[in-house]
Amino acid sequence: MIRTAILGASGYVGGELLRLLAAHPQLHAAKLFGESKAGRPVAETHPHLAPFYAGSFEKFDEAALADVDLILAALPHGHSQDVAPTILERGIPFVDLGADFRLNNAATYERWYGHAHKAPALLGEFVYGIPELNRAAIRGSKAVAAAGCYATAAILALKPLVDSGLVNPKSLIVDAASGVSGAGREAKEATGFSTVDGSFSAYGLLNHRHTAEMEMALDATVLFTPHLVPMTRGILATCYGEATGEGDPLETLRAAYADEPFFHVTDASPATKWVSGSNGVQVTARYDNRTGRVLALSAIDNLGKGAGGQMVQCANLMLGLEETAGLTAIGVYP
Ligand SMILES: NC(=O)C1=CN([C@@H]2O[C@H](COP(=O)(O)OP(=O)(O)OC[C@H]3O[C@@H](n4cnc5c(N)ncnc54)[C@H](OP(=O)(O)O)[C@@H]3O)[C@@H](O)[C@H]2O)C=CC1
Ligand SMILES: CC(=O)N[C@@H](CCC(=O)OP(=O)(O)O)C(=O)O
Repeated sequence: MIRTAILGASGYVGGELLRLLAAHPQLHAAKLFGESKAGRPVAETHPHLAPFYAGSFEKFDEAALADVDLILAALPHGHSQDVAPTILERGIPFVDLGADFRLNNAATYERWYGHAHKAPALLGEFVYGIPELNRAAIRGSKAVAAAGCYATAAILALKPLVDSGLVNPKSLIVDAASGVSGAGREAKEATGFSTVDGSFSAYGLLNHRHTAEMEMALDATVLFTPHLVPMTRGILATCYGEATGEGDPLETLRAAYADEPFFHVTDASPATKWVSGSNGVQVTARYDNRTGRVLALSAIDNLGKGAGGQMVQCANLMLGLEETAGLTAIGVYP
């Protein structure tokens, strides 16, 4: 059993991690840290997990990491910068889902997050956590910064097309829509029922921070607009770029992802419901002769491949486990 500590276990991603670990053959959720919910029963916050977790959340304490083999962190932005130095010093394998260590330089971080990074020297220690891009590096790493949810969806739709020269990397446009669980569990006016029900809106115009991740991973210029959809889970990314090559983008995706365990390259236009509750990614692409553009779409579950599933996939690689361990559940449909 691999004793796993979860930081942010009382959040939405924390709940997804606990759900996945309850069915994982090796990873055991040994330490469940919360903040305001420390001392409260797990079942009170995650009622669906009541049969699997009898205990309560604990307040984070570095001393509690003494006998831990793996740390999964799903904390609000900024907090990982405080705990990462200790974790890295102790050499405990660490998968962080916050944005703190995703970007590879401090100036880019400051540009998109609006404040200076507190541990810039550690940025180079983290591998960007998308296994389909960085599998070998993740395998050999002790610290992984799992990618943002929108960034994961867009990068996976576009990367093979950019790499094969089918799309001009300076011309990318990404419109992606997320379910409200992407904003976390704290009740907020912007994601409350009365605000989102029956409505569809864009936000973060020209300045959403996942733009930086997309540009870093694709070595591209991206105009990204996120949208909020009145549903709980899921992200659909619709991506466009100027066509520059001769090949068929759909066949290019098929070839790139033929051996990927979580991918399905589809002729159809994918829907978020096809991957809900799973670590799956469904992608498609078209060349539009009329406009000279390539169109690519991807659907993921923001809490699955966009968060907890991706973290577990990275952890499996880091620990030399089967990459798909604990992640083979099929999504829920309809
Ligand atoms: N939701 C999603 O789909 C995705 C989220 N992410 C990122 O993952 C992280 C977690 O997201 P999510 O689970 O949605 O967020 P939630 O708001 O649902 O959960 C936040 C968690 O962090 C804990 N926390 C809050 N403040 C502190 C603090 N000061 N010190 C320690 N712990 C604290 C909370 O504890 P408590 O409740 O006990 O106070 C809770 O467990 C964020 O960085 C988010 O951006 C990334 C990809 C997708
Ligand atoms: C719907 C919604 O609000 N989504 C979040 C995505 C957050 C996320 O998952 O990414 P980070 O870890 O980079 O914060 C947002 O746009 O801020």
